[in-house]
Amino acid sequence: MGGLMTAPTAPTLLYGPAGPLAFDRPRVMGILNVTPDSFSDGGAHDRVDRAVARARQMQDEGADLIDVGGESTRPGAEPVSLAEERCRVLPVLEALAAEVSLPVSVDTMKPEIMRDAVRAGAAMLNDVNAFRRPGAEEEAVAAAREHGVALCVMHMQGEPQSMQHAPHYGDVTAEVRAFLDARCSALQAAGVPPDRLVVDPGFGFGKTLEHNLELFRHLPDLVGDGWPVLVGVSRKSMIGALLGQRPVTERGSGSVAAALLAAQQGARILRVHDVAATADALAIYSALDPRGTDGVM
Ligand SMILES: Nc1nc2ncc(COP(=O)(O)OP(=O)(O)O)nc2c(=O)[nH]1
Repeated sequence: MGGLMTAPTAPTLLYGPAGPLAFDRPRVMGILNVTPDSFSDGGAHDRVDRAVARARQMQDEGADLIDVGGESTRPGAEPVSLAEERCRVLPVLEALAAEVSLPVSVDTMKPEIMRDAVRAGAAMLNDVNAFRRPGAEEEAVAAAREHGVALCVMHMQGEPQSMQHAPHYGDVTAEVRAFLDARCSALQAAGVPPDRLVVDPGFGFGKTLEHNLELFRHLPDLVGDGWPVLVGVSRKSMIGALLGQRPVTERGSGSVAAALLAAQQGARILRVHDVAATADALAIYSALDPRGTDGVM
């Protein structure tokens, strides 16, 4: 599927406080939502002290990096103002820089927050909107070129408020791959080195259950395009649906199973709430799977 530009030949590295983190094997991204309304953990870590405690806990549980988000992007979520998101995220980033040695990713669509995040030492910018908002691409390019920040480019059809109203694709896998390839090519054409890019099919972002399942089954195709793939299915409705409409509080085991399967299919970053269980599952996989952690089906 390669676009105008080529995917990296060397593994993308994350330049964190403790040195480079290579996406050469499955890595655990611990979710740290500093929001009052995230779909599964809203309000749990919306104070700086609670957020730092959770980040420390995830570090102890085996997280390789932390993803800090100040705006819920669940289906139907209302947008958060720049001032509010800044107020939620910045103090946490500053505290994490002093208290946690893991690389920090910041989950935002706003260019102003991206700039603040880079100043606060973020190692990755994670944009569910693939840096398409006005000013976001410029911030992302500057972050990658001048500070070595990695960029996670995710596919979303529509906007969080309405993306689940009537998602429709001719061929979801082909369309998602083409979108990601086009965005990665555009970012590279703007000056982003290929080894600064990570891609994400965006499970649950403008997709029906059938679309999510189709995408998941075709992960090896996306992996084959050459960029490290981030998978975020943790506690999402697709997990609940596959478990007979299991409530969000009872989707941990199913989420770990899905993360393990994604790793087996070549995903390199697993974005999860249940860090300890996921890290354990990946450790067992790495030790026992004959294909090892390079196991791509
Ligand atoms: N790259 C990436 N970023 C993401 N950010 C948020 C969510 C939604 O999950 P969560 O953060 O747990 O919920 P909320 O958006 O309600 O805070 N999912 C992804 C994802 O799948 N991939």
